[in-house]
Amino acid sequence: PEVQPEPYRIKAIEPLVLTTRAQREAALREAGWNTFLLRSQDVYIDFLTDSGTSAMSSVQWAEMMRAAETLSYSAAYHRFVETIQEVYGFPYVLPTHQGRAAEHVLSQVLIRPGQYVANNMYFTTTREHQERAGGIFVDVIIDEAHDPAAHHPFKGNMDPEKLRDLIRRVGPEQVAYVCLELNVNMAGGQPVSLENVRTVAQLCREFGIPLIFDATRAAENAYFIKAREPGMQDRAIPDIFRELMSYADGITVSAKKDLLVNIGGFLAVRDAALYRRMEQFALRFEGHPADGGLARRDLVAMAQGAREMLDVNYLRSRIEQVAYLAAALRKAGVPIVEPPGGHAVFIDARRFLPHLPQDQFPAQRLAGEIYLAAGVRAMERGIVSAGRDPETGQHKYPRLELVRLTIPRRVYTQRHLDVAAEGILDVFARREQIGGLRMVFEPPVLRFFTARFEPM
Ligand SMILES: Cc1ncc(COP(=O)(O)O)c(/C=N/[C@@H](Cc2ccccc2)C(=O)O)c1O
Repeated sequence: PEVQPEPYRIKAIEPLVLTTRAQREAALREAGWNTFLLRSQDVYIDFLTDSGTSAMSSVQWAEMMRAAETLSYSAAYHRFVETIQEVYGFPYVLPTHQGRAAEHVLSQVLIRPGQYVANNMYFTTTREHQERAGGIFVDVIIDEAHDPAAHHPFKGNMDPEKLRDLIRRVGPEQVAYVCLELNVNMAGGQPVSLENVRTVAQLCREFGIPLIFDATRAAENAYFIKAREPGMQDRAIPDIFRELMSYADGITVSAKKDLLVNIGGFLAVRDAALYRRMEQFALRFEGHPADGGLARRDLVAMAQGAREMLDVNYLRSRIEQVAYLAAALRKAGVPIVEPPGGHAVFIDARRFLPHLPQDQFPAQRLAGEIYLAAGVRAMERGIVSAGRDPETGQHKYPRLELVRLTIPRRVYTQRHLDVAAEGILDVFARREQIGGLRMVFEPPVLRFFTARFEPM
């Protein structure tokens, strides 16, 4: 059969508010042309983020109702830890309230000021915590990752030569750890191959450098390994996933993505002494080691989510939905990052609006225009998100000037995607008439969250 069967049906719905273009123009002006500042009820289809926006299953909701909110080492805690131990294969597990909390704990415990951290591209909060701990961020991703049109099946891969050069240049003891993100968000949700993970792990072992994964979207990465990597087609997802995890000394996870929950995160490591240091630090900042600042119901929702996230029929449905939207845009000639990622379609705003210089914020403007056209909220992932260079005070000019259409898990149907595609094609038809933006308010840190703009 041509049509892929959906592996679930709808049990509860949330009514959506339909707005007029005039209402959206007023709302966007009030939000200073920043989609992060829109009021949620003025948004028809929310593609801002896949973080914490998934639909939970009837089983997750049922488990949440049954969780007893007892303190300290509750049944929920043991259920969570045992499930993560089994699914991910790490002995020591520390819950945190979300991903950046895990990054805060790990960076503070593993980095000595002045040490280097090698990454495959950057993620805003991950880099922020590495630098706050005195670490020096280095990008060792393959060159193709910075080229939106390059058709590489594993654009998230690290370049072993770049990594080896860094280790030789600064010395192994000056590299705090290697941080490998799976399904690299800022590159377009691009996977890392198992072969590349093995190579990087071998390099780290050779020099005695810890290998840490940002495993926030590792389940979706496992699907791409099965679908794209030679020799993997007949392996079960949980089997690929366990092998993938076996190469890391530790992982940080934002559970708000793969694990299909609205809040939550965790750290998992193999070394008892490292766990103890993280636990002692977390006690002061993130809550008791038995809950990480979460309620017990959140722990059981994560445990159940960890079971559901590796179902191949769910993963196929989720990732094919992203590919469906990408195909609709590609067919009309809209420039997007290729190949499509696991959690989002990324529009190349630089090629969409080639007449705008990057410091007139093309991706920020395009995200606003998409909202005006169809009530669809997207996220700017370009010069505004990149921020300013602390030394020169000038904008950082990233090669990728993208608008991210981030698809929540198990929430939208094909009709929602068709409405979004239609709105984007409408903007595409008028692209020559679209001008730039001027930033009229700029906060000092992570400016993309609260900056305000006006049309030029
Ligand atoms: C690969 C990766 N690693 C860690 C985290 C942090 O996890 P958490 O602290 O949010 O739980 C995230 C969060 N990504 C979200 C939310 C977001 C956060 C900051 C700026 C923009 C968007 C997004 O991409 O939408 C991530 O993608």
